[in-house]
Amino acid sequence: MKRRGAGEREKDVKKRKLLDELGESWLPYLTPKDDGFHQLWKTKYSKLVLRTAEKIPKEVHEEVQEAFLTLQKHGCFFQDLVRIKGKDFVTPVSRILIGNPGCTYKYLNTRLFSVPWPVEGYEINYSHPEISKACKALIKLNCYLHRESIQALQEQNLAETKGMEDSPVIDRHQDYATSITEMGSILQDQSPSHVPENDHSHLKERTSYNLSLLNYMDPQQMPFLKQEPYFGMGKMAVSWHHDENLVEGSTVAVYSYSCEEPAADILEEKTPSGRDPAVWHVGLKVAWDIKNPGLAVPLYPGDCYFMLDDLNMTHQHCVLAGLPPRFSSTHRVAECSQGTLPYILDQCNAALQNLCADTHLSCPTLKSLDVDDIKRVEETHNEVEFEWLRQFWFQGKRYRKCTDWWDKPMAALDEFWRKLELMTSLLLCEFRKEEQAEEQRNERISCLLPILEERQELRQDWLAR
Ligand SMILES: O=C(O)CCC(=O)C(=O)O
Ligand SMILES: [Fe+2]
Repeated sequence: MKRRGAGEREKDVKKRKLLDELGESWLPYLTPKDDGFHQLWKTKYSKLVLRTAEKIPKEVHEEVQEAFLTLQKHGCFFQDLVRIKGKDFVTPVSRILIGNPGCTYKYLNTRLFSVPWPVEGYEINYSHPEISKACKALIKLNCYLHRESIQALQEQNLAETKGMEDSPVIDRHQDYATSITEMGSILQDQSPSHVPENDHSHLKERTSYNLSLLNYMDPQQMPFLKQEPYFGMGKMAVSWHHDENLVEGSTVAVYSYSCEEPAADILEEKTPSGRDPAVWHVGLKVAWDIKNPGLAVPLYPGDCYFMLDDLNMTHQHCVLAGLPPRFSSTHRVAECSQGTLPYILDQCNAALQNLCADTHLSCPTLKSLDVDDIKRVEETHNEVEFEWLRQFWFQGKRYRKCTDWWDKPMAALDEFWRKLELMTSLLLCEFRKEEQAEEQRNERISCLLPILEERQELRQDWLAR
């Protein structure tokens, strides 16, 4: 876990400056009731695409909505204790991460571990057949949104033309339950080191969602929601943010399900301007800007929206609460070069190569005391402890609600960690020996010291949490 950096302080200053410039007044924002709403959308927010519920197959709605209710019924949604600017906060929305087996997603210093959706080649035990069905519905939604995203990018000419001539036309009538086999091949090709050969694969890569973060919130149970601070848009379920840890320029696709069709705008007279507080909205603003009005787009049950291309980088978004409870499934291409189970297992295996634990010898020894080897091993030690084990156990046993999938890998990582602890103690023993040349010993110690200091600090942080 990184501590607060210069980047965050700089953001604070910018935010302060923006609020100061604003003074007592609010910035303008538009909703569909306002003249110029569509013009503003077309000019400043064109990479936000809305697919209203009636354009989406009935089958998708039925399966996905049932999946949401199942996960809710089985108590699979959890509020996260996230860390912002060195302070802990409980998120008002409850979440669950579902995605490719072994994938994790880190947001606000919290690493979530995905409940695997069914992908060919993986054996997954779900705690209940209904949960299995729900995960299947979500991977099907994922395939559907993947195809819809490609289409939306192509319609907007964001699919770049180079290399597109021979790209297959997306069949709109293809059964939405695209075989999960297709996902399997995507999964094998997840590593970001696969640099795309042409723009079609680039297009695919930026829409091949490897996970979805599902959100749930019932505003009636959450009396203390924050007010939107810049535009006066009302209560927020999720504050302004950019989605973190995504592949650059990748799309985010969201299925939104507020559980009741809102009554005709009964509050209209009371709120002649501004958004209807009974209806859920997604809010958008240009990042660090006060010239352009914000946008509040109402979301009715079953609507989907897409943040195409670099929209997530150039703009910020928030979720404005309505009255009914609401679910959403937010499909993302997580940048997980350091966030998959195979990655961390590889790191650990590589580190353990430096341990000589020959059973014939009475006690284990270290093969190399080379500074590069020391550094690699001790950094892996920190990584597995703070990015994986503590993150996992800090979240309690929530993952067992859905599946035992993480049990074995976590036990394996735990075993690795024990050996890494042994390796650190062997290293310290070596340093106590007199036989090393002074200079060499100093070099090794100064390589180890900062890593051990970081370990100590992080242990204190986690203990305090
Ligand atoms: O629920 C939504 O519509 C989006 C939620 C969101 O922005 C997020 O989870 O990052
Ligand atoms: Fe978001």
